[in-house]
Amino acid sequence: METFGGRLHRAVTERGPLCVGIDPHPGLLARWGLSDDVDGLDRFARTVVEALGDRVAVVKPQSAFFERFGARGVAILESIIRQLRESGALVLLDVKRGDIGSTVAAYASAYLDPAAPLYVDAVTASPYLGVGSLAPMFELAATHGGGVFVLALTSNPEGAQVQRAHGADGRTVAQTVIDEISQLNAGAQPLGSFGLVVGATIGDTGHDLSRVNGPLLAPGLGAQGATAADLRTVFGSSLPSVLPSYSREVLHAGPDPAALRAAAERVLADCRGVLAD
Ligand SMILES: O=c1ccn([C@@H]2O[C@H](COP(=O)(O)O)[C@@H](O)[C@H]2O)c(=O)[nH]1
Repeated sequence: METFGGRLHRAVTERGPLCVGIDPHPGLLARWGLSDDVDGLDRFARTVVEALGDRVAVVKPQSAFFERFGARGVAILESIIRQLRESGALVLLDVKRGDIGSTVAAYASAYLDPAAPLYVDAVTASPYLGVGSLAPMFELAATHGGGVFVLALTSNPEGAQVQRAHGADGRTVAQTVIDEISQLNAGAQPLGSFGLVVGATIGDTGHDLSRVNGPLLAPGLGAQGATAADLRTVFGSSLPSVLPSYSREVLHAGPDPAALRAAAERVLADCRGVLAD
């Protein structure tokens, strides 16, 4: 069985280092001339999948925008996840789950068990209850070739208060998360399956990412103000592991599929220019 790290490495080699988010904000639905209801949601999500599913390495549906519509929204999420996987994109579901270990085990079965209706290639997870509490997700991911991206240094300004606080050993909370994920990925080839979320907006924080040996998802590009050039400052020598992530910057170009593809190609070219340095 190929690991998630291996599959991601291959997808990025074939399609380029880019993750595009599906975030059907009410404002975007209106901008696309769609109604703010399940029909609008369905049309929006399917347009993105049809435009980008066969060319972008990773697609990241933001679960919140589907959950907003209850069971019918989640049914659409389930359906587009299947469609995306059939079109060859890796699906990273942005759900930021975290809880005590016994509940995390249920989240793991919900997303990382191939028999689950919402089965995806990888999920985002919150380490706020301790990185160790996420162990059931790491274990199920490892069993089935899945991945987990753990929040480390998020793109929002409020994150710093918690993530950059210092623990008794002098390390920041974020560095503790980084170090624990690095251990999980030790020795993995060509890339570990356990990633971190590190915002492109955060500047040079002095955190050491050099031993992560796993993917570094970088949201915050475009709509939140970061540019591809900022990746250099944030990631330094870890640039080769960065997976840049854009949602609104690309989605604003819709609903014309050709315009969505052109926007994705433009941001990919911007990022390639930096990541190839
Ligand atoms: O630190 C984080 C973690 C996750 N996100 C999510 O990424 C997208 C960003 O959307 P944009 O439109 O590109 O700003 C969104 O789903 C967030 O929930 C993040 O922004 N920062």
